[in-house]
Amino acid sequence: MSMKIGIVGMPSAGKSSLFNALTQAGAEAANYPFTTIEPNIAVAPVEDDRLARISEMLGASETVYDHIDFHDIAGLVAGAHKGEGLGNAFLANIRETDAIVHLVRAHTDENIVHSEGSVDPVRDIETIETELVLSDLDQAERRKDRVVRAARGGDAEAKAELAWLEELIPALDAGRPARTVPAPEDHPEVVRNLFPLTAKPVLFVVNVGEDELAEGDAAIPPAVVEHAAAQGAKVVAVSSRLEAELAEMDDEEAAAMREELGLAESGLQRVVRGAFDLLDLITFFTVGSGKRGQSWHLRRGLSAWHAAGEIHSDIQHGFVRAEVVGWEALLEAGGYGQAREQGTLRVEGRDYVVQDGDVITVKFTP
Ligand SMILES: Nc1ncnc2c1ncn2[C@@H]1O[C@H](COP(=O)(O)OP(=O)(O)OP(=O)(O)O)[C@@H](O)[C@H]1O
Ligand SMILES: [Mg+2]
Repeated sequence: MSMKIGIVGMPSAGKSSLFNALTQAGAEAANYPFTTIEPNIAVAPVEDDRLARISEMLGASETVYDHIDFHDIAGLVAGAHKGEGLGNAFLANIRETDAIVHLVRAHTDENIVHSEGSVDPVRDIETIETELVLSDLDQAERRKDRVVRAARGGDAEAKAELAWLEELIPALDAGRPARTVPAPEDHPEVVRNLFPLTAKPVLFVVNVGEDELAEGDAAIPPAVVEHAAAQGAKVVAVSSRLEAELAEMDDEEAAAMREELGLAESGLQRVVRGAFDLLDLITFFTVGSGKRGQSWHLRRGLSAWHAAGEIHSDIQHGFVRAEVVGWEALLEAGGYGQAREQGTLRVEGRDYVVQDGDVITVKFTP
């Protein structure tokens, strides 16, 4: 299952600039195994230093990172949920994403006109949050109209969904996000009929001026930090414009530019990493000498058998056993053979619960 993230924000917040940088990062990642890319979906690699190191050590033929699909939508204005500025159609595009990146402008470049006439990040965040809540309310009311009949007919699932909607609608109406209303215990799957936007985890990305970036987290306005903290959400600072510019440069040029600005790491990767962390997934690796080194994600708590299914359905069907070693132990041992001798490489069955950083070789019968 691919990971999907929707980018939301006010008009001209810097969404498309960030999106273009993400697209470029995906296009540049060597031998990307994904060919069909829609214009509003950026396939961005989740770079992983652990994989880079074991790939190099084993002499892998190439390194292919796991990826996240970022969905760009046009800016939302107040009234978007009612279709203002085509808002509802835009929001429909991200209903089925797993999480949201909420991009907010903090830079004060006077050449960029703000639709509200001034730069006020928390006001903007609240405008977008209101639109998301109202869009969910609109969808929940429509859904309720459809479920009512089935519930009257006695359908148990419809009844559970209706009860949930009857709790959800007043909460949304009061401005509370859907995540504050738990899914029905007996039928948690009914939430998927609605895909509430305000039930998704959020990463706030603050678009700051290039000269503020070197300050790191201090570049983030305290009011935004407070707003995010109240929801248990994280915040990262980037300059969308700078990321878009860096993405156009070759690696050396980009590194020189970053150094000049006093930036240790790629802002783009901080966004990608922050988005990945929202999903509460673990990463495992497959790699061999002369073969492709690759990173994969898996829901926490799932087994080696599930991991095999991520790699290929044939490998899952023919699953015999998994040979597993932690990435660090493999690196220290210097190879699979040595890891086996040292006992850090274990043979596990299909029910083994995969751990973050596991390097897995699935043995299967074709
Ligand atoms: N950190 C920044 N500092 C200065 N200018 C920026 C910054 N980030 C983006 N911009 C500029 O702001 C303008 C709008 O950016 P962009 O098109 O990415 O916004 P958007 O959110 O996609 O807008 P829309 O909602 O219209 O799609 C562009 O000219 C871009 O170069
Ligand atoms: Mg745009």
